[in-house]
Amino acid sequence: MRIYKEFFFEAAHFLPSAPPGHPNSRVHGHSFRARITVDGEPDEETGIIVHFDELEAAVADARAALDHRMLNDVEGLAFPTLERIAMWLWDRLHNRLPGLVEIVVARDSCHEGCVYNGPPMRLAAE
Ligand SMILES: Nc1nc2c(c(=O)[nH]1)N=C([C@H](O)[C@H](O)COP(=O)(O)OP(=O)(O)OP(=O)(O)O)CN2
Ligand SMILES: [Zn+2]
Repeated sequence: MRIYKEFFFEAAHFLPSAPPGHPNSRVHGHSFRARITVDGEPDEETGIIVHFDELEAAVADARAALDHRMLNDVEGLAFPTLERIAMWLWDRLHNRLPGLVEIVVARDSCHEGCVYNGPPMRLAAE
């Protein structure tokens, strides 16, 4: 069973990989939506997988680090694509949220987003 929490943030960025003169190379802003999904079984007594207060606290720190920021200036986000933002959120949240299975980062106004299920599993060294 899975539960999720969504949060929203507004931020500016540019894409350093865009060719000079391309609109993506200039500073511009987006409204972003992020969804954090945790997998688990509800506790026998409480009926809860993870209390939403715990999810709320975990995402509040991440949101504060992104909201109304220049994303290129955030440590680890020099190339602030949806893909990199999803990976950044994973790095920040996975130790704090056991059972984290999916992070979605979307720009709904553009009908586009990224779904990230964490880094590929590493095979044990033989
Ligand atoms: N695979 C990816 N491709 C692109 C990304 C990305 O994160 N991953 N990002 C961009 C730029 O951020 C670009 O600004 C997005 O542009 P676009 O889809 O054209 O949307 P608008 O800037 O027009 O958005 P509005 O908020 O509706 O003005 C490009 N490619
Ligand atoms: Zn953009």
